[in-house]
Amino acid sequence: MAGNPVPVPVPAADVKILCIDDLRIEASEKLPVGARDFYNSGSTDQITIAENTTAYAKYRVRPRVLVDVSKADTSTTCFGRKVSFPLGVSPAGLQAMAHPEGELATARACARRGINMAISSFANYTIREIRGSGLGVAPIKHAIQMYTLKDRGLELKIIREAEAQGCTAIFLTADSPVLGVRYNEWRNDFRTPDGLGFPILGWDSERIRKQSHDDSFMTFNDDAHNWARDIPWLRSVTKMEIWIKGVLTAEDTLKAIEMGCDGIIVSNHGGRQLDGVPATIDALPECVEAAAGRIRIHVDGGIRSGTDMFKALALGAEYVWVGRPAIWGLAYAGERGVELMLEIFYNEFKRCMQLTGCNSVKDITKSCLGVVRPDGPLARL
Ligand SMILES: Cc1cc2nc3c(=O)[nH]c(=O)nc-3n(C[C@H](O)[C@H](O)[C@H](O)COP(=O)(O)O)c2cc1C
Ligand SMILES: CCCCC(=O)C(=O)O
Repeated sequence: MAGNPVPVPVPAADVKILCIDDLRIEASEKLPVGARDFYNSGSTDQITIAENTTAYAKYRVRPRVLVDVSKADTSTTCFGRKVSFPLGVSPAGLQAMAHPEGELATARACARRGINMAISSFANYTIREIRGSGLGVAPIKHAIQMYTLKDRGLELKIIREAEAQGCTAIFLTADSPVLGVRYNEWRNDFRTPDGLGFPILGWDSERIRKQSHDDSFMTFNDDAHNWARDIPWLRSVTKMEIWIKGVLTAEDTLKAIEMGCDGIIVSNHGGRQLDGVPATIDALPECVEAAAGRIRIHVDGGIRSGTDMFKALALGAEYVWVGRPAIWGLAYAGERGVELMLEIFYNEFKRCMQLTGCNSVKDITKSCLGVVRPDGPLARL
């Protein structure tokens, strides 16, 4: 065979992973049942989690043809930083259960791909460790996700640490006065695995494992949280941007504007909180309309392809986030798996832009979409 070109070796494992669903399947096979169900499930009847993904299918893309897209540019800005494309990794806790390097690996993969990441207050590493891991690769902006805590001293301590480490924004998760009804956690008696702590909250493994996830959440989470008490307080103690995560209505969009928040994330917590709330892509239009450009709007939930990203942007989101895909990437192959996940989204998004004649993210507007109505022609938005 001398003289024949040497074939480029393709890692056998990656050949199978062509899309995010492939990653979900591979990751789910690798994870123990308790961890898999904790990550993959939604609440109660799983209606919202399912709709988060399927709701995208009713939209159709209206492409413009014969456009020179040879220089299509997927970049945009998020938190004042240029990002390679409009996707970030949502704050999802307990990433070291998927891979020992957990959030450290996610931060590195995000930095390498040139996008932002939100750090869950339930991360298995400290803010310093996670920031350091990403910054060691490239500049990256982080948001720190927070719940309203019974212990204000601890809440302030987390804010000060986030500031000291250079986080840009707080994502205040507003949809979780209590956790949703999660049968999987109860059936499996889900406990955080031995050895994993929540260092941002100051909890070690031994303490966490004494309680169910539900009980430990309520030990510190304050279900008395409210706009009037918590937002002015946050404003008075920090200069970080304040984003409300978990908005699903026009009313709460207006409230966030009234309270002077910097942005909202239209989110239903990946269908893990109240089952029966709308898919985020269905809640987005009313929030965008109510906002009328007065507040920044991001969205997460059920985004599984570059075309889903495109649809969310066309409906008015500035930037989108994904939760489970990062966890599946971690479970599949650690940092390399998260990189693969980001690569899939990037390639699909870029191709979708090119195939619709969009040369920049700003070109993605409502006119790019239509909606399928039964027995009728495509209806324009
Ligand atoms: C395992 C897991 C843990 C999560 N932990 C948090 C958290 O600590 N704080 C939070 O605000 N949201 C949390 N979320 C919700 C995500 O931030 C995000 O809203 C959701 O995952 C987006 O939906 P997707 O997974 O369909 O992309 C978590 C989600 C998952 C799947
Ligand atoms: C480890 C995850 C923290 C709580 C949470 O937000 C969730 O379970 O969805």
